[in-house]
Amino acid sequence: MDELADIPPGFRDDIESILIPEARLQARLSELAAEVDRDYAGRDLLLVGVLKGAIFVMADLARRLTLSTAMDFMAVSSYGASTSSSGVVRILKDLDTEIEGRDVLIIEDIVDSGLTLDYLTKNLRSRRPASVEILSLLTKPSRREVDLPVKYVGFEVPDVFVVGYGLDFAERYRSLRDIVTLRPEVYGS
Ligand SMILES: O=P(O)(O)OC[C@H]1O[C@H](OP(=O)(O)OP(=O)(O)O)[C@H](O)[C@@H]1O
Ligand SMILES: Nc1nc2[nH]cnc2c(=O)[nH]1
Repeated sequence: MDELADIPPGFRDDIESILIPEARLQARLSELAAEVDRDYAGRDLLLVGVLKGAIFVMADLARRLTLSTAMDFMAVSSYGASTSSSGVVRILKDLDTEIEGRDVLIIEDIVDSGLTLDYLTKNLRSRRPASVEILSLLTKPSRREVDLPVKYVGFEVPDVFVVGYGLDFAERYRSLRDIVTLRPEVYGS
């Protein structure tokens, strides 16, 4: 059977292989939602999605929770290409809500070097929340540059560039339902 048969035709020629199919992603999100439900029972939980990659994780996870949660979003950006070494992050969109005394769960698509989330957790902790934890669909442990505790992890992935389910290459491929790798030609030029 053609592994890529279910990939939308407009994308198929660019895809090398499916690393994590939709069914596995969704099954894992159900497990994570059950854990979050259990851990935060009786508490005032604010989900903070990190734009743009986290949009689908946020949407699918939040709708599986049985807890009543609040949702907010942040957008962050690097200062140019130096970010992966400097860890300097710029806030493009801040929270709309105060978080003092509240339980905050940051929702991410991927933790790579860890520098973005290291900055973000420190920034949010300075606002005196009751707690700040991280849920990330993917993590690349081999790429980590800082020690960053990620409380909830969907999948550990090897050091390959992946797209789909929110993850992009040049703002494309976010809408794919699976996590996939791209053919080398796509990166060319
Ligand atoms: O662990 P790090 O090395 O800091 O990398 C992880 C960050 O990189 C990605 O965001 P990106 O800057 O690609 O923005 P996007 O979510 O808008 O695609 C991802 O969503 C994380 O926020
Ligand atoms: N799209 C995408 N963004 C990333 N940011 C860090 N690692 C990755 C990756 O594998 N894919």
